[in-house]
Amino acid sequence: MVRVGIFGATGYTGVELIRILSKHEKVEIKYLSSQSYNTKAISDVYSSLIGFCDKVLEEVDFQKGMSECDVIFTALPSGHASKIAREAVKKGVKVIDLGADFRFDEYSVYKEWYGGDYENYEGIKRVYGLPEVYREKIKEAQVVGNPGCYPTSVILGLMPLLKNGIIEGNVIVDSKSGVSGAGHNPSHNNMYAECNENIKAYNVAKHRHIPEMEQELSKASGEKVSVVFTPHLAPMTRGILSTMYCKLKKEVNIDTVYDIYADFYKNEYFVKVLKPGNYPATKNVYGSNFCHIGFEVDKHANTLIVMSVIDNLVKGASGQAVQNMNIIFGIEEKTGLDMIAVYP
Ligand SMILES: NC(=O)C1=CN([C@@H]2O[C@H](COP(=O)(O)OP(=O)(O)OC[C@H]3O[C@@H](n4cnc5c(N)ncnc54)[C@H](OP(=O)(O)O)[C@@H]3O)[C@@H](O)[C@H]2O)C=CC1
Ligand SMILES: CC(=O)N[C@@H](CCC(=O)OP(=O)(O)O)C(=O)O
Repeated sequence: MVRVGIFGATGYTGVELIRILSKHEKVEIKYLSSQSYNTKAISDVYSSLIGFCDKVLEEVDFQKGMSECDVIFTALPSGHASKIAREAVKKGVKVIDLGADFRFDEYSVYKEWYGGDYENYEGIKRVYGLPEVYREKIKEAQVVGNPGCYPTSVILGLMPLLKNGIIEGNVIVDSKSGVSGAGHNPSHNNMYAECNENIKAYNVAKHRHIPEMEQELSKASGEKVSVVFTPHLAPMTRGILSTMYCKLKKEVNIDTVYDIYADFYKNEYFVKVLKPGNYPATKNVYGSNFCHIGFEVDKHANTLIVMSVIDNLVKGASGQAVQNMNIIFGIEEKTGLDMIAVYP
């Protein structure tokens, strides 16, 4: 059994990790941290877990977590995981960070967009945790930077096109996210009266996921890719729909596009390519680790429109983190994750 610890167990991604891991046949949950609710059982905070995980929350103690576990998930605000990763690696403990600390190739980019001091991680095997792209490297990883939720939907949506060189290097991305993307801490923007029956853009052209998308899309393309990004808060709990507008280098028909996607993802269980004419919807992936991708060719504007959906808390965070854990520990990748979406 793989012994796991979760730092930030009471956050939305933390509790989603527990939902998945408490039904995972190869895992034992050893340690759960909370700075606000410690000494309570997690199932006293989230009743959905009663009988599945009644473990008592402990105060945040990285030494204790590391000494009891083979892998720790850091489901904390960005900036915490980088402080403990070197020591974890020394102890042979794997780190899967759901925040942004390990997503960037260049520390200066992290610093510019997220702020704060940064440890030097030279010499540590640190991998961007998108299994569909980096599976082989993840097998050897000591530390995984689990991708951001919007970047997961966008990178999976665009990767086949950039690898095949059929679009130009500037893309326009319009994304909508459910409110759970903002975590469980209340804020003015996330209040019911602000979100219900409302949809609003935020952080237009300055969201922190822009450099992450550009980093990975540029590597896929071999050339600099620029992303114009407008995220929106949508009146739903979970889900991300990203719509991407891409200028075609030459005319292509929709069946060719379908063949490119179907071939690129033919061995990827968690990515489903929809047949031409079918468009993805967040409800079709709700509560699951799947990404659905659909597209349309706008001949008039020589533009390919790609639509990609994920559940932000599953493929966009905790499900993907468990997928990475399975890969690292040589466990069948679907284990604990083979869930059909909740529909309707
Ligand atoms: N929500 C989403 O859809 C996604 C989130 N992420 C990233 O995952 C991480 C967690 O996000 P999410 O679960 O939504 O966030 P939440 O705000 O819901 O939870 C954060 C958790 O961290 C704990 N915490 C907060 N500050 C500290 C601190 N200083 N020291 C120790 N513990 C602390 C909080 O609770 P307590 O007070 O009980 O300790 C809580 O358990 C973030 O980095 C986020 O950006 C990534 C992809 C998607
Ligand atoms: C709806 C909503 O607020 N979503 C969050 C996405 C959280 C996330 O994935 O951010 P990190 O890169 O810090 O992990 C946001 O836009 O900030």
